[in-house]
Amino acid sequence: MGKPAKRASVAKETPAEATVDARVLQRLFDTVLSRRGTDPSLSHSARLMARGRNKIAQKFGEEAVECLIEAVNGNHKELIGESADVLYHLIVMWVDSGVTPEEVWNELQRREGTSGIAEKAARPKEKIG
Ligand SMILES: N=c1c2ncn([C@@H]3O[C@H](COP(=O)(O)OP(=O)(O)OP(=O)(O)O)[C@@H](O)[C@H]3O)c2ncn1[C@@H]1O[C@H](COP(=O)(O)O)[C@@H](O)[C@H]1O
Repeated sequence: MGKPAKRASVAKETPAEATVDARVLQRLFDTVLSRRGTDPSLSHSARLMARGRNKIAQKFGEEAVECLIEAVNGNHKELIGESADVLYHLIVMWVDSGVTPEEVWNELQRREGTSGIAEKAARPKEKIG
């Protein structure tokens, strides 16, 4: 991520019931959703969405690459920061594409308990020739 100073334009939302667990993702989704169509000079999310899906996808890709670089280099603290960037940009992509967190949670839940090895082995074999 290049310029964190850009992010000061909107007051921080700190709901009284805020908890430090995965529910932060739902709150972030709700915030980004509320920014859709608002003034791009006041919200980074609004600005990104106004620039279109290709730009959103590009930013997500950049953040994902930065994230994997920190992982490969074994930089624990930096990996946390880049992971947060990836999740934020993924959520902007969900909002822009009309995907809801529930849909993704449902898909994760559907996969729960199925080993990736077993799932891959059960896939129909590709026909050769
Ligand atoms: N989690 C984030 C978050 N993570 C990263 N960023 C911003 O993402 C931007 C990434 O900077 P870059 O220079 O890489 O991207 P860019 O400005 O698009 O630059 P270019 O690619 O155009 O050069 C920075 O401005 C970061 O501050 C975020 N901006 C917002 N949020 C969350 O989203 C909420 C709503 O933010 P606003 O939409 O700005 O109100 C905030 O309260 C936060 O919770």
